[in-house]
Amino acid sequence: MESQEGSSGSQLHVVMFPWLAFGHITPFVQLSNKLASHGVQISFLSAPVNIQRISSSLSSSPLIKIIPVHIPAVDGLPPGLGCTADMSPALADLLKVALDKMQPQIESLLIDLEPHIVFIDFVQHWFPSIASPLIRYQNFPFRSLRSCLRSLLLTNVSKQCENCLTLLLLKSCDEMEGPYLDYISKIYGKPVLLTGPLVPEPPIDKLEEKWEKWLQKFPAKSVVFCSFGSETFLQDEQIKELVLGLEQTGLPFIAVLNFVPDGGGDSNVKLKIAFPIGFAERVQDRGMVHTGWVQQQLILAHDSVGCYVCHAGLSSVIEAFMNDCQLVLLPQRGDQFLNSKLVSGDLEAGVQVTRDDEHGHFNEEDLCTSLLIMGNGKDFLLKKYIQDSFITNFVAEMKRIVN
Ligand SMILES: C[C@@H]1O[C@H](OP(=O)(O)OP(=O)(O)OC[C@H]2O[C@@H](n3ccc(=O)[nH]c3=O)[C@H](O)[C@@H]2O)[C@H](O)[C@H](O)[C@H]1O
Repeated sequence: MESQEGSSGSQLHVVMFPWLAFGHITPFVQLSNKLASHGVQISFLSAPVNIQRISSSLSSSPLIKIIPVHIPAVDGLPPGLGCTADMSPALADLLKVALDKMQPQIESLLIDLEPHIVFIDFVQHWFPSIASPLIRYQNFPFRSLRSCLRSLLLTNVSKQCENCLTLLLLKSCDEMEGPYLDYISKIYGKPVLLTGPLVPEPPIDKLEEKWEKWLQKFPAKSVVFCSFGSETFLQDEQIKELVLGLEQTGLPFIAVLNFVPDGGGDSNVKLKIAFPIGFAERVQDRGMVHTGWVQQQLILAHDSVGCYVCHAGLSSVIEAFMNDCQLVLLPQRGDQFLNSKLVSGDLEAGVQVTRDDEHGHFNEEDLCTSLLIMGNGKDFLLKKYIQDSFITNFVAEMKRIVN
């Protein structure tokens, strides 16, 4: 019998070109892994500074190649940077300017690579004009449905981009949000292709000893993990309410709290300033507070972790589903509000923290109450054969388009 790899996509060559932020890079990596396992050749473009982290999560398939791209000089953008995680929002805007200056470089790469399809992101509004003479199927902005809706409503950049696109590619499936997908296809007037929710493979690295040792002190499913993704930062007031809410539950917890990267100030000092008086001492036996990057998937996969308080970034939500963690959602911006509504409403798979209607504030009681409620209803999406069928259908659809 012919293998699935051999039969579904051996002739396709796809270029991945995500925006230089890990919230964007990660789903492109997950899609690359799944497509390569279905026989699709992948060329993955990113800045040199991101290559190490990208290669640690890309599968070792010979079909996947990472191609470093040079970040052109822009006044005010320090050389060597190439990821929003290291920058303030103002610098991230300059990185978008640098990306615009990459057009000649990308054009010559496309001439060399000769891909069938290029997946771009919301920032490369110039891409269709350079790509159209070179490849037949220019681009699909690979985004979640909610990001698409947001950009449709709020950004002109995506509007410029959207007019030149062949199709839209969404990290979603009919089972999650069929009626909304029909709606978006109608309002854009474009066909929509679906990847499914891209449930990632379990990571191959091991959890750092510091976390393992701490987590193993607690019973199964008792620890609350709390983090806000790669680029969402709480205000000091919100941090106060959050940690007081965590304290009030009496449960053990890990809270990962970061601050807007602005090149100044020590994050640990900022944390101390944000904490309520006496908090650190009161929770020292059952609370861990961390600032910086953590091995999120491995923490969520730990037996002791049972609940995840997060910003409703879609990858984080899927990772919570994978690890059978209860979800408490505290969206902060953009698509996170829509993700949160979908998960807590339509899917009934989590609880959104109640907030006041006028300003969107939450308080410690709101958080504590949400933590004590349970959610359910996501198992369907995690089944392996369902996952495979999403990608098989998607590859077949791409082949139909390019042939
Ligand atoms: C498109 C953009 O994605 C953003 O996503 P963000 O990166 O914050 O969150 P996730 O999608 O959960 O992705 C975050 C990813 O980073 C991983 N991670 C994060 C922090 C850490 O310390 N360690 C980790 O391993 C995590 O495991 C997940 O895979 C926002 O929603 C934004 O609104 C949206 O427009």
